Amino acid sequence: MMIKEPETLILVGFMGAGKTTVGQEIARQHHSQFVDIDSEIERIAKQSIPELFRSRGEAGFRQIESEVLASLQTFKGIVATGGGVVERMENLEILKQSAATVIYLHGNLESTINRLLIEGQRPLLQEKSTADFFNLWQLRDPKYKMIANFTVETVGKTPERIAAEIIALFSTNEDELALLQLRSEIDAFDRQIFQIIERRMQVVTAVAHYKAQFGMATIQQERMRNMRTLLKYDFEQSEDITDEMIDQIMTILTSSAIAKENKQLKR
Ligand SMILES: Nc1ncnc2c1ncn2[C@@H]1O[C@H](COP(=O)(O)OP(=O)(O)OP(=O)(O)O)[C@@H](O)[C@H]1O
Ligand SMILES: O=C(O)C1=C[C@@H](O)[C@@H](O)[C@H](O)C1
Ligand SMILES: [Mg+2]
Repeated sequence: MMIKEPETLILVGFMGAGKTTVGQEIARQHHSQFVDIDSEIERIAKQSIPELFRSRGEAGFRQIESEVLASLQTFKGIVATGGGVVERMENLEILKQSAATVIYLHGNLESTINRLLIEGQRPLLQEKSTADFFNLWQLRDPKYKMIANFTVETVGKTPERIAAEIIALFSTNEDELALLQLRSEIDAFDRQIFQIIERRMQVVTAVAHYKAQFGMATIQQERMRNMRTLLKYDFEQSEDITDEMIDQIMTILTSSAIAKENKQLKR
């Protein structure tokens, strides 16, 4: 059975997740109407969001945000919410009960913050530290999940591709959809694994500098053997992480690290 194409899609997610950009792109590709709650607020208040936060405070902003959300209950098309739409209980109620399909644009904190720093338009970004942001992310993530009908992974994808994936959701067989969701989770893990490997290689570079400075050997066989033994011990009870898997992955990681260290030491 096909999933019935919804008349209204509401995009939710953290600030900078791409709700406005992707929403406009879905509307363009699908020839639908588009409304951005933040832009509506600015139009009604006749002030930019940073000005509104300064003149009426966050509470004043949230009041208008709730009024705009409530006024959109009969709107048909694509709605981009603001990242803080989940801050008020009454908004959560509206979104949970809405006949519209709610889509959570999920990303990662690092790339999101980088984007917002380039833009510099979010008042909350100016007053919060990275640690505050992380806490806000942790608090909001379960709320987005609670109200969303679908979660779409955005990391490493262009807005055009995310929009196309969302449109494709509704021409997909319902059975296939569960599979699509699971695959998108696997893709997100793969991206995270490679981001961590990249960070590992950055540490390798620092180690190579150190070894060069103190004239130490690149290959330290014993250290590498010990690490494999420790990992096998950690995952002794795991059915999935076998000794063979640990050996294969560690061989790739250590050989790439040795190649990088040797290259640097030759310079
Ligand atoms: N998938 C993406 N890849 C690269 N850049 C993106 C992507 N999505 C959005 N951006 C860029 O990130 C910035 C923030 O995007 P956007 O304004 O759409 O976020 P938002 O979710 O609407 O945020 P807010 O909740 O603050 O309104 C913009 O400069 C946009 O061009
Ligand atoms: O995440 C938030 O609380 C906000 C996100 C933006 O969309 C704006 O609505 C405003 O900057 C607040
Ligand atoms: Mg926006």
